[in-house]
Amino acid sequence: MKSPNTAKVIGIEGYRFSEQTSERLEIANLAIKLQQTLEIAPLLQSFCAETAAIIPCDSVRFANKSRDLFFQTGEEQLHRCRYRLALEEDDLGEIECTRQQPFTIKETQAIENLLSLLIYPLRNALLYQKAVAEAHRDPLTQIANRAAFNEALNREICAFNRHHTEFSIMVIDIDYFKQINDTYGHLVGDQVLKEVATTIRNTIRRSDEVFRYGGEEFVVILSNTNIAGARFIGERVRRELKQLAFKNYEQLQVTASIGIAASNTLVDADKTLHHADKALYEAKNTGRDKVAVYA
Ligand SMILES: Nc1nc2c(ncn2[C@@H]2O[C@H](COP(=O)(O)OP(=O)(O)OP(=O)(O)O)[C@@H](O)[C@H]2O)c(=O)[nH]1
Repeated sequence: MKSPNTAKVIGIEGYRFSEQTSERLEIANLAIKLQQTLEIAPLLQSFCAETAAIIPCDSVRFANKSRDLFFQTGEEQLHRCRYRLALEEDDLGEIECTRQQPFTIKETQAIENLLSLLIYPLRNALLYQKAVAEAHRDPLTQIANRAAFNEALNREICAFNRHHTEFSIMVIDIDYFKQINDTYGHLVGDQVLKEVATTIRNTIRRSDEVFRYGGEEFVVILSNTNIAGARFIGERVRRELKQLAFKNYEQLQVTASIGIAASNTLVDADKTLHHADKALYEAKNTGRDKVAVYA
């Protein structure tokens, strides 16, 4: 097994390593804590809190802009020391400690010792986070997939059961999609799916998420939305999809049928998806290019 010192030398730019540290015990504890999680938030929380406890700091901040990660403990002050963390080609982010008094060389060396403990656990956590995100994303449309939907729906049902937070579900199914594939080919079919996903995402609220549920079927969970609000949004989605135009395929027109249901205090919230599906069948069976509401 590699000693942590190897990681220090590879991992930190502009880094000068000192074998001397007066906080060996805290450092050993921190090393153990950092090995215990693959979740980014608890990992960085432990690191920021322990660093501030070992080396008197007013704030410790971590940022990784490309991954949209940001953590901070305490309030920023004038004097700061900042490190960019990198492992081989991988940019892991930046750590900055601040306080009212300047840092001594001994203290910056101690911070560097702590950072060397963070490098590998942080890289592992970032890899894990990427793998989890990919497992929840549809590779074609880049929107969330069915696994992500199941988790989001469970969260919504729990919130409804606990606090009666109303929600609606909208199931959107492209009409005659098989014909689109047969007439224009699968690559154009794939392009249609991507455009439909983007259009739905751009039409709903930013706080609502669209999922690719299956082949040409999409689902949206509308939090805090009653049936009237959901119908309004459903109509808007239907109209926007109908207006989609495809370069080089002027004849290609896309329409979708939409089924909507709202959670109901008198009925098990688990049934909301099933009800939206029933409404979708009604929209399909009564002409398509329609919004139908489960009543
Ligand atoms: N291009 C492409 N086609 C897909 C994908 N996933 C599913 N499909 C196709 O989607 C089509 C769905 O066809 P059907 O279930 O018959 O539905 P439909 O033709 O849309 O008819 P209605 O829903 O009744 O209006 C099938 O031909 C599938 O092969 C995909 O990722 N890309």
